Amino acid sequence: EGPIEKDKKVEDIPSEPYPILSQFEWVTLDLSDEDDMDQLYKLLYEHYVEDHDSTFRFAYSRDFFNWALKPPGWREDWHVGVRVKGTKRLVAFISGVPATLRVRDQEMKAVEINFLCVHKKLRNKRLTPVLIKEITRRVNRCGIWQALYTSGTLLPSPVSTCRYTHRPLNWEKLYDVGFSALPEGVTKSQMLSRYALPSSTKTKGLRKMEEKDVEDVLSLYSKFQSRFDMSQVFSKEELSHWLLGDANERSHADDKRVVLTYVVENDEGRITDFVSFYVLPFTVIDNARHDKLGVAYLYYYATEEGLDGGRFDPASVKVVTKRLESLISDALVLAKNIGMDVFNALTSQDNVLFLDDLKFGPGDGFLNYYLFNYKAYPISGGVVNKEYDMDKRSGVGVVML
Ligand SMILES: Cc1c(C(=O)c2nccn2C)oc2cccc(OCCCNCc3cccnc3)c12
Repeated sequence: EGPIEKDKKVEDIPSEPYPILSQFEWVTLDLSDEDDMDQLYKLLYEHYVEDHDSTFRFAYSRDFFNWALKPPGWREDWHVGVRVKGTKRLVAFISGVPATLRVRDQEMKAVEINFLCVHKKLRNKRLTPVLIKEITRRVNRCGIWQALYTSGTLLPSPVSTCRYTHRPLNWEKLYDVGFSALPEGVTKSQMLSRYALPSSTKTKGLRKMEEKDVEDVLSLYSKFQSRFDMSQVFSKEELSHWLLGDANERSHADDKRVVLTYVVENDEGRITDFVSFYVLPFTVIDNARHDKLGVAYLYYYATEEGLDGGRFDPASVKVVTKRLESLISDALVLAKNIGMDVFNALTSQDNVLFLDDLKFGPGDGFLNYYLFNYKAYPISGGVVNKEYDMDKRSGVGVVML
């Protein structure tokens, strides 16, 4: 395992932008500029990833972009746009944010690549390889040689593949928009009662995470994540950004936030667990009754149960499963209470321990993880044919937005 191209030097990397078709020009977006943010928002709102039968399209908000694209150490020149020379219209985008990755026992400075988008009318102009070459050049110029990215489509050699799973919160609406179906011989009221949830959480000591919890949560996160083959290493500042959001985000009411994190504080005032989820709605395309779908995505979580001196103790799988079921079940309640219609999770992390019991159903999508310029043996994505069992847990700890 290790870098494929070794010993590349910054001085060998061209200082000039990668050549691009003459009608286009490179543009570095300044997301603190309202017009640039509007152009990015509109491009992705109309042209970003849809599901295979074009029923839904991601509806990233400006707040989401500020959170996802401006973590500690972010660089403006990694917010790469392509615009038409004449009209100055933004027609393509790709982004990178800094991340420290651990792949098995190797830690590396890397970037996470996301939000690759090309205008629908320019899909056959081979712009994607050019976007990838240009962001690679800009990242290499900073002395960074590895990258992590995901894709719903299959490209050469994923390091891991996880499956989409969904837990209905508002089954009726999912049925109305055609996402959920009514199984043969089952009534709507039976489906509603199957997915009914309590109106309040049940885990003792559960409360919102605050800045003062960052050190305890980071310590718990790091111990919990050490069991995975691929994990993101966080500084205190990075953990605070990803779990509490940026300053602007913290001033928002719960139903206006992009990320929510809760901790469990025990009787001695210690943090023994935490759970987080991020909010990313879908535009419902061409539906008479609904134009938005509220979607929460399971993000990072950890429990100290089963952490025998920081290492995972396999004999404790039952108590860990019970603990996680209680924690994630509360996340479902919290997501429903801020208006989410469905709670999404992958088969990554230790999710397969609780997906079935919490009534997550397998989706028809898969998320492939790719490492750029790093050869790694395959990592389990937790995708199993039969019911989930312990030794089929995934080795993927990192969650990509
Ligand atoms: C996307 C997504 C969906 C849906 O498409 C969906 N849910 C309800 C209705 N729909 C159509 O379901 C998931 C379950 C787990 C993780 C997921 O995504 C994980 C993060 C995805 N990152 C962005 C991305 C999107 C598409 C392809 N690659 C990356 C998803």
